[in-house]
Amino acid sequence: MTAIETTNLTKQYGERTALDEFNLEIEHGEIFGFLGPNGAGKSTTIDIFLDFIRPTDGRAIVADHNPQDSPLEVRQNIGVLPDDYSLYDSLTGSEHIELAKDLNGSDEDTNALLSRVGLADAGDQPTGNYSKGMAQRLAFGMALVGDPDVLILDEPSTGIDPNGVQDIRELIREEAASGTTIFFSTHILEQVEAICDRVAIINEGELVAVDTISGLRETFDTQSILTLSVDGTPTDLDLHDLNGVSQVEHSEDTIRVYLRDPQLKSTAITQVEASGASISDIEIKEASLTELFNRLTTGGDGA
Ligand SMILES: Nc1ncnc2c1ncn2[C@@H]1O[C@H](COP(=O)(O)OP(=O)(O)OP(=O)(O)O)[C@@H](O)[C@H]1O
Repeated sequence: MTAIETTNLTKQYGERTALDEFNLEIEHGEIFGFLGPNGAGKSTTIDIFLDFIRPTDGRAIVADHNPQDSPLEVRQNIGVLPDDYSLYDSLTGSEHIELAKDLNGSDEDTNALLSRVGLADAGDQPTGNYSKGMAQRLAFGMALVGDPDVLILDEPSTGIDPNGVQDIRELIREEAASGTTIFFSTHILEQVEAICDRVAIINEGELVAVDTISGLRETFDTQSILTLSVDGTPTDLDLHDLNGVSQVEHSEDTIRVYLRDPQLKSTAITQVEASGASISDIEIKEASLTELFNRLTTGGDGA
């Protein structure tokens, strides 16, 4: 049984398609990165999981329930750390946990929960005195109330310093080690790179890649990017014809070729020269995961 599953999940806002027949399967205990630029459809997906909005078509199953049919069952089995969480400055950390317990109907030990997020000594302090990192750990602790099967983290490290980011990563690892499924939504590649078992890359409501980080690297990091400075781009040049060229970008004085087969560099250069262009400079770079992400999420092949 999967922890989260979407089948042809689609959401239209009028003419705009926020999610387009989106299919995803996330196993129990996975730390799953949900990565996409602004406007990709991440919040729309999470809002459907929480039954804040309803899909136009398709369905989602979260913690064994369809949020549309059984929103309460879903809520009881998931924890959410929203990107826009807010705390009451005058209430203490313990009081926040108590509040979350009341809402959840849980009778867990408040101090144990505070310890779990590294706030054992700060439970009596009003959260107005908390640092941003402490506030986020408390919000994480509130999401853990009820011992959820699935934890949804929406942009969990935005605005906190590197130590705070490290703390959150450790908390995520600990929770996943205890069997909780983590759904980690972000637009920052480095965050998922450091921690996620698998990653889905979403762009304009469509899934563009799902793989492990090492799988993505294997597929894409072997690519080379050949950048040629030229005195003008020949109109009859079509490097796409070369088997092993994944993408070509032209500007007035530059040709950039993405090569799945690094051996093709000299063939590509020869073809450019044969088309009559004069090459004044050659730059060769190996593609990084960041470039892959940028390429997958900026659309088109640029040619
Ligand atoms: N209530 C709405 N009405 C109309 N369009 C909407 C609405 N909510 C979202 N959209 C559109 O749906 C698309 C997906 O938006 P969504 O908020 O899900 O993206 P996101 O990946 O969460 O972006 P961000 O990282 O900026 O939060 C965007 O084009 C957005 O403009």
